[in-house]
Amino acid sequence: MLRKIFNPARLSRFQRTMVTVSSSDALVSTEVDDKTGYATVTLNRAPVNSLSLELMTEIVKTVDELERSNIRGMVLTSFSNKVFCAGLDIMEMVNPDLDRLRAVWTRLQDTWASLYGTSFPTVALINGHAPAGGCLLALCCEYRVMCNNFNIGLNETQLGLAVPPWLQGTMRQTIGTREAEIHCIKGTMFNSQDALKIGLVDELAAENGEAMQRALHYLNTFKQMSPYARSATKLLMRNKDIEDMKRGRKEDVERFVENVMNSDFQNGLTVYLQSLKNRKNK
Ligand SMILES: CCCCCCCC/C=C\CC(=O)SCCNC(=O)CCNC(=O)[C@H](O)C(C)(C)COP(=O)(O)OP(=O)(O)OC[C@H]1O[C@@H](n2cnc3c(N)ncnc32)[C@H](O)[C@@H]1OP(=O)(O)O
Repeated sequence: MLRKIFNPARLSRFQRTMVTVSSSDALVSTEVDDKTGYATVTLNRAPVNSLSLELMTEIVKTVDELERSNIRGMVLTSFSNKVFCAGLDIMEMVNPDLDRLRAVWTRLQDTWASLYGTSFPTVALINGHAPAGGCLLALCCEYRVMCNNFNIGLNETQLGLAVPPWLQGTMRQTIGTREAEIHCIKGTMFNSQDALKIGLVDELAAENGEAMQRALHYLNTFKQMSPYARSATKLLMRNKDIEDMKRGRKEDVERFVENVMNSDFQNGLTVYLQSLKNRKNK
């Protein structure tokens, strides 16, 4: 069963009503170009777009709204030209309240599912570093354009976290089974060139403007295509992964909670946070 089906009949209404959502202090801002029907969704949580419960809630809400407004494509990017997204907010994992920790992981699952399962085409414009959950956001998109001189990868194991099965699956789908196994286990971070070589990103760009042109070029490739056939094919390919995640989500949450509450992990996290600060002070 398809979860969502593109409804071409709703397009004419959409073409007349254009949205620029969100205020200047919003965690996520969205602009829709009324000529193309493409939305640019910008993550806006200074300093590094780390994924707090609130930011993830906003991402899910934004994607749901865009799904209802029938846009023709989306570019996901960052307000900062240095960090696309620094992954899960580490502070959410330091001596956490258990109910909030469960909510955080559940919302990360929702973020993955809603971005991965959009009916419209999606491009990640990776204009900065994208470790862990940052890489996850990029992997959910159909196409990835990355600016030069940044790093991307699933470095969770380096932090003492296990990579959940649904995220492993997205990595496998992108770079192949063998490479995904090696690099999820090692927690490899790739520079932009190596990310291109291994297929973790699709194109490189010298700077933001060029990256946006490349992102729009990808979206334009669908201009003449039946939106129904496009989205139906995408969702037929992706829905099973989403349903599998949803079936196992409770166990996944508990595995995460157990992982985070482990005293070795908590001690490691303190050291890691200190190392981030020391690096900054050098
Ligand atoms: C079944 C079990 C499941 C287990 C989990 C599975 C995992 C799946 C998904 C997600 C997990 C995660 O995402 S864990 C988070 C991983 N993220 C990182 O390791 C990134 C750490 N950050 C960096 O490497 C760098 O900050 C950067 C390269 C992203 C940017 O470097 P830059 O030099 O520009 O900035 P600073 O390092 O000075 O950082 C500024 C400021 O932000 C704080 N910071 C950075 N990252 C985070 C973060 N992820 N969460 C919270 N805060 C973060 C950093 O400490 C600085 O703070 P101060 O200014 O106060 O010092």
